[in-house]
This record gives sequence, structure tokens and C-alpha cells, in this order.
Amino acid sequence: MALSQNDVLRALELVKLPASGQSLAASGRVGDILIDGGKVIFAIGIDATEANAMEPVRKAAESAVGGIPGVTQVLVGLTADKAPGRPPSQAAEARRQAHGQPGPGGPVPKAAGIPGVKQIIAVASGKGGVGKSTTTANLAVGLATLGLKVGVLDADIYGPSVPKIFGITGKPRLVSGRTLAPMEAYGLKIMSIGFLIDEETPMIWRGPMVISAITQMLREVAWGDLDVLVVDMPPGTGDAQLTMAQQTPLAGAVIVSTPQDLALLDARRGVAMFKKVEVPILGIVENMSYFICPECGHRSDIFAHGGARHEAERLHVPFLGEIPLAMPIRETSDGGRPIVASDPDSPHAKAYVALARQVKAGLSGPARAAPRIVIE
Ligand SMILES: Nc1ncnc2c1ncn2[C@@H]1O[C@H](COP(=O)(O)OP(=O)(O)OP(=O)(O)O)[C@@H](O)[C@H]1O
Repeated sequence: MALSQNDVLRALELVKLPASGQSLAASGRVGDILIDGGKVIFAIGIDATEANAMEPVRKAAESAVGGIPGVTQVLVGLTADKAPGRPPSQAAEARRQAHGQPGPGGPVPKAAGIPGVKQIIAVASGKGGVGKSTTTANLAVGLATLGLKVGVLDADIYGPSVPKIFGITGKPRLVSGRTLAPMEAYGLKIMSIGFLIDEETPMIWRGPMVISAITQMLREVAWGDLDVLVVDMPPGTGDAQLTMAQQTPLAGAVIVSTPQDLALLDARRGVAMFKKVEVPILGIVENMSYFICPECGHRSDIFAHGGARHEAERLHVPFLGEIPLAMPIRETSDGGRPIVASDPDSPHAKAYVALARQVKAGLSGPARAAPRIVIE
């Protein structure tokens, strides 16, 4: 007989919430349940502060549903998509009302820091394809050339491309219990959500997986001592991105945009998203800003360059610089050899190092005047 949502909810009656002892099924926290043959997928709504406490509940839910005859695979994620003010899914809301439970809400506190990691920054873009991952990789190598210990966390659930940009193959190994060793390339420690999420995982499921995956990548990876961890965020400004911005103890965010109007509009949304969760904006960088002909050296502003600088001024956030549209950037990035590492003397690499310098300065705060020494 085909599996039904009621079969799943019956199994979830046996899973209890730690604080109240209430059943998960009755809590109103179970989102829409997707059933595809023997595969069952759903998310448990949590407050952003509960990620660690609710992990055992997630596991218990997976094993309870896994025990239903006919179930071949279960995927359960924790999601804080229901940020204050956002409505829960219709199904979850109906169950909540039926059981007379209070809805989610309240302020979202800041996520706890990661021992050994001094600062975490996000590289984000309002839309895909603007060169966010290429910028992340070259910025990270650039920060390392400035003498910092740097890690890269690829959190782009929709298209994790950091392993490819760094030419990494294979999977991270377990060092102890659930802790993974990060991969290493060009002196950086690297972890990608691509190592944790199966390529076949449906897109609809990736958003709900965000909290567990980001928590695991932040806290169950042996990062060691890092000055900066650079996070390649998923493009866009939807629920998944907002949740991630809330769940990650970010010191600041770099927004990547191309100069076109539409990309700039999206960049503006990105700035607004980080402001909403009180993450400081380190600035906007304009990628594919201008083109220098490799044959004749002529410069063309193909996308009416300068838009990001104006947008940054308009939004009162720093402008971090311009990266040209250049074949060597694409070739090295797509070939697993970021240009700052593979051709550090090129003008393109220098543009990224200048960006890294700006970001580093932004992280150490506005320059303070040296104290005046008075000799009496
Ligand atoms: N400045 C640049 N000059 C030339 N090519 C570039 C530049 N920046 C990025 N690219 C190329 O553009 C393509 C998209 O870049 P990238 O994957 O970094 O974008 P993205 O914004 O991370 O995309 P998404 O997150 O949507 O997958 C890649 O082929 C990359 O090599």
C-alpha cells in the first residue's frame, strides 16, 4: 500500500521534543511532507537558537520514519526559514492550530562563534552567475598572501563550485566521531557543502537542509586556528540565504555584483538582507567591470562600468574595487588554479589582492588615530 502523510505523522507521534516532552507530530513544527515512492522528505521548523538542541530530534525523526514498512530513504532537515514575521507553511500552520500551540517568533539571537576561528565573512551576491565563487576563491588566496591563516567554506547549496575552482577531488576524511578534516589547497583549509550533499538531492530539499549542513560545516570540521573563514554563500536573498546569514556568526559580508542595472538591483537586496540580520557590510565589489583586449590592450566598459561604485555610495557602504572581465581569470578559475595563486604577478591577481587588502582593513575596523604622546 502506498505511503501516506498520516503514516509519517503517526511515526512522529513517538518522537518527543526535549523541553516539553510533546510529540513532534503535534508540535506544528513538521513542514510539508513530500513522499516519492519509498522516499520521505520533510523539514522540522526550529528557532535559529535551537539548532544544536534539535539535532537529536531530527535524527530520532529519521529513524522513526525509516522504520515504517515501505520507506527506503528518509531525509529530515532542520529549518529556521520561519524567521520572525514569516508565515509557516499551510500544513504546519494547520497542525499547529489543531493542537493549540503557540507560533514561532521572537528576536533571533546571534549564532555562537567557532573556537579557533577569529572572523567569518560571507561572500554573497543577489543573483547567480556574477562570479561570486571566483571572487571568494581569489579573495581567500589574496588574504593568505597578506599573511592571514584562511579557510574557505563553500555553502552554495545550489551549485557548490569551490572544490572545482581549487582543483580538489575526493572527500574529506573523518578525524574523530563526526568531525571532518578540511581539504587543503594553496595553503587554505577548504570545506564544501558539495562533499555533504548528494548531487542528486532535489533542489526543493536543499533549502531545508541548510541549518544542519551549515552547523555541521562550521562546528564539525577541524578548522584549527584561522584568522578568517570566507564563506561562499548561495546566490540570492531567499529563506535559505537569510537562515544562513542568521546561523553563521558573521563579522561582515562582501557583496559581489556585475555593473548591469539588474544585478545591481539584486545586490541592493543582498545589502538589505545582511542589514536585516545586523551583519556589517564590508562593501560591494564590481566583477566583470571592464574588459581589456588581450590583443591590443584597449579597454572597453562593456557593461557601463562604475554602477557598483555608485550603488555603494547610494547605500552608504564601502566600494571595494573593480575586477576586470578577463579570459585568464575564467581559465584559471575553471581550471582549478585561482589566478592569485597561479599567476600572482598578473594585473588580475593584483586586483584581487587589492580587494583582499580592503577587506582586511574593513575587518580590523576604521583606522584609529595613533594616540598623541605628550612628554612633560
Ligand atoms: N572576472 C572574471 N572574468 C572572466 N570570467 C569570470 C570572472 N569572474 C567569474 N568568471 C567566470 O564566470 C563563470 C561564473 O563564475 P562563478 O562560478 O564564480 O559565479 P557564481 O556567481 O559563483 O555563480 P553561481 O553561484 O551562480 O554558481 C565562471 O566560468 C567563471 O570562471
